[in-house]
Amino acid sequence: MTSPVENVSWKHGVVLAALYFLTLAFHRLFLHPLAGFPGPRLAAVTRDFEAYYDVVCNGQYTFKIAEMHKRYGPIIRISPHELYVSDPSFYEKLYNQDGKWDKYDWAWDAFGAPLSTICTAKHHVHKRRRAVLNHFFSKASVASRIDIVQRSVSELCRKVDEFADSRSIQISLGAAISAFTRDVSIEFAIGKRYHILDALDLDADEATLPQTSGSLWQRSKHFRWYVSLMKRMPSSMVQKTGGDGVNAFVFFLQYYSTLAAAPPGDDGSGDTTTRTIVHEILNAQIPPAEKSPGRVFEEVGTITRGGFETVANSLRMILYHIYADPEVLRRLRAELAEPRRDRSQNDQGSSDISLRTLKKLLYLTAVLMEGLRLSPGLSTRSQRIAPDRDLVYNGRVIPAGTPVGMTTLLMHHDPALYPDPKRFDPERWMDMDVRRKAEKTYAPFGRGTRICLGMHLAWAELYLVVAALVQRFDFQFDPAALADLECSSDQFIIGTSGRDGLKTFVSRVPV
Ligand code: HEM
Repeated sequence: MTSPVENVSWKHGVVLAALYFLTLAFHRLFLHPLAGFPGPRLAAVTRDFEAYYDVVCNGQYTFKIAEMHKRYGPIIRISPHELYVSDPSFYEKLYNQDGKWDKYDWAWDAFGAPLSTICTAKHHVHKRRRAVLNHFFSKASVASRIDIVQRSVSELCRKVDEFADSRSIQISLGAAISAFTRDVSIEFAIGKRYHILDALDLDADEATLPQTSGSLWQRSKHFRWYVSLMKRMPSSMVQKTGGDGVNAFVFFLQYYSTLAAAPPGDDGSGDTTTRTIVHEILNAQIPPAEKSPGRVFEEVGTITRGGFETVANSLRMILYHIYADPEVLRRLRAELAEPRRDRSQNDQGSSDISLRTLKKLLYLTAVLMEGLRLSPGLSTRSQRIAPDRDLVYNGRVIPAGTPVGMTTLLMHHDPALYPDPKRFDPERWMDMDVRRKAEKTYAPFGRGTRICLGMHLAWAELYLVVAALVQRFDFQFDPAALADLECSSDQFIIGTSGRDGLKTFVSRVPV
């Protein structure tokens, strides 16, 4: 007697699979709780729609979403389970401190660091992890450790100065900025100086901008096995394919994963004075599982990296625009000359202006804000989930548990908020009333419970680097460089062409 299984041919398999997919499609299109929301039918049926724009077209879904809104309206279904809103008036409601807000684990698990604060999806777990680090990254803590940033700014100026007044060799300022942000971020978080800037060959012919791991993230979002495969790859293989920056990164990750196993307070170096995020975690009153080597490893890796290309992209954009417009440069120099004059009249020695004073300079602040508007760190949507309550947009009920996203980059380029949005115009921020009003829809560091942990450090870097370079150097950027600095693909952070957009001859500003 033949068993029923033997009677099943491959044709039955195909029919069964087709039935399964048809039923799934029918359910998603007509019976799913999001079925009533507008959007492309294919996006409602399968995530492969997004995968096509992410993987095949290299990070184009952000721009595709912008296009879809023109056709389908302010709220759309962009995948079977996810909604997207393009109305700035909803931003405050979606990104705030009140109530529970989860992140979308589908998007964040793709980084392969589920134990890190940034990738933690659940509200209450995130709250506990974040509380351990808040003080370390507070405004007061950054102010008390500002020497870390100042030292790296001096190194940057020294490096730039090596190229000054050369008529034949250009510096790759873009690559120098990346190395600077790496040095600062790593030293601030884990107290180690790797001198990435010092080691870098900044001859413009050699240097290119370091590319991030955004394409890995795009792939692992859609192919869940991809991230595990990468994690299993021996670091020697990673190092073979990576440059100096990647090698330094792999090295310190390895170093700190060993260190994380050491007793609290012991970093193995005999140095008991340096505070690091590792100390913060190991000494915190939290369950032992929260201090595991794996968790510390993921926390160190994600936090330090959070301060790499986010700050660097914004800095490059700001510097380009300052030097592209002689009037912006003139006004900045005039404003920076005031506190310098005061310092020399008071005979306080160094002509470096303190961070506190720089923050009070209206025009400089407007320039930085405008740069952060154009290059706000992330180019992807950041979804929020209200796990325990429905949300309401324009009278439409969004069921509890639905991931809803908005993209700051797109909001910052909305012509209704910022006329002629691609134009760099610091004047937008010179009126204090306008600044206050814009706070509802201007959010380079995000908002709410997940607002950027490193924002005070980032502001300090922006103020100190721009003030130092503008006072000391003249650069001649190629106007075509702007295209290399603008977002051309969603790499989670702003994805640019990767070409070094800021190759330039340098000259010293006459004293
Ligand atoms: C111009 C520079 C920067 C920009 C524009 C920026 C932007 C952002 C944004 C928009 C978020 C929120 C993500 C979300 O909503 O899910 C974020 C989160 C975060 N950022 Fe930054 N960032 C910058 C610099 C830094 C620096 C210097 C560090 C650390 C050294 C850092 C570490 C983090 C961390 C750890 C989070 C996660 C916070 C949490 O989930 O609680 N960022 N950043």
